[in-house]
Amino acid sequence: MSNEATSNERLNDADAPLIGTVLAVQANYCQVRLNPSSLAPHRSSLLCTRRARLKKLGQQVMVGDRVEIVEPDWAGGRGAIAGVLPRKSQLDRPPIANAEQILLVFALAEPPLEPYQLSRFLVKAESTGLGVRLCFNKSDLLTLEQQQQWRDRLQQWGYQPVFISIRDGIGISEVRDLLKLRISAVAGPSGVGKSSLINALIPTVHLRTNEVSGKLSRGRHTTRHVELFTLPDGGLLADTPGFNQPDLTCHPHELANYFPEARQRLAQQSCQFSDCLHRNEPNCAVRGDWERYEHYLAFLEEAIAYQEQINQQADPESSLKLKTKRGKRQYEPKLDTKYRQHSRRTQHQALEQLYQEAEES
Ligand SMILES: Nc1nc2c(ncn2[C@@H]2O[C@H](COP(=O)(O)OP(=O)(O)OP(=O)(O)O)[C@@H](O)[C@H]2O)c(=O)[nH]1
Ligand SMILES: [Zn+2]
Repeated sequence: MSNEATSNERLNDADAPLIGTVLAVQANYCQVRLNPSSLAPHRSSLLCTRRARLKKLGQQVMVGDRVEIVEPDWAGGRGAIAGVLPRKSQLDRPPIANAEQILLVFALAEPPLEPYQLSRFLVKAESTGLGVRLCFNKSDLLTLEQQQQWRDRLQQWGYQPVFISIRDGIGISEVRDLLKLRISAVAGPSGVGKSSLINALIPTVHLRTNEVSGKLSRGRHTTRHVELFTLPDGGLLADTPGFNQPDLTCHPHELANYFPEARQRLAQQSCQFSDCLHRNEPNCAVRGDWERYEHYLAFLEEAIAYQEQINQQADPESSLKLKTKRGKRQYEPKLDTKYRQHSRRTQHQALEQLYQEAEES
């Protein structure tokens, strides 16, 4: 990250590599913010192309990447990217490197706060492995009592949301503190105030967008590219237009880990079966009367359906079985037995088999 200059970069000698952070990628150009420690006369950023060697290696350059720049043309404000430093994290949709956390923005009203939708965004955000921060905007539309109810509810879910009102200027400094010196990605449904928040955090944001000339001047409202905004007190913020309809594509067995409530239960006690999906299995530590267990079950079905689809695409042979019907041989789809709800009978059989295997081993 930009604030963590390596000892190499701190050396104030002419041979030190020129390092910067990619703020925007579009077509063949990358806008790169130079490290403040770089020897960069009168320039804070350069418009860079990628060296042919990088393309040959299939090395993708993403926003957030720390890159080495060669052949700087200070007068023209151009340069070439010769290498990409190892990434600390990588988000694929939208593509962002080195992000540390996701800031989920929801409105308490207008549009109304839907717990199921919120849950879906939270789970998707958790599945990235990055830190997850939650921010409730439009607090001006709710009474303090109503806000407290949401606070208590989210506490049960394992989150401490920051309540803000961009309209009334409440809570903005708290959000600013969360974002300091880090790369964060902002996500949330439409109309909750993400653009308003970015404008409140970075008053010069439009100015900067206008300053960028030529290839990168299309601004943040085109959803085709992700852009990192520089926060006044350090830190970078990515708008994530592609994050708005989160599909649950995680592995069914991982899903429970994306619920803090389930994580907490699993930390205290294990399920009887290591491959427990926390549905009807006996002695399950996760199943119970926690509010979002219903959400878990619904998302699980979705994750299973997705996994079965992937398995079929990856290996059509294994997901088809040869059947002979009226003398004709044909392939029919075979259901993935791994995730099917087992009938009591097959469950019983599976249990017996498990015990048998356990005894034999
Ligand atoms: N009452 C109230 N309205 C707000 C607040 N913040 C933003 N709004 C309004 O909410 C609407 C949506 O705000 P945007 O910032 O465009 O929301 P967005 O999340 O960027 O929306 P998309 O661009 O569709 O993703 C606008 O009419 C804002 O004026 C707030 O704190 N209180
Ligand atoms: Zn379980």
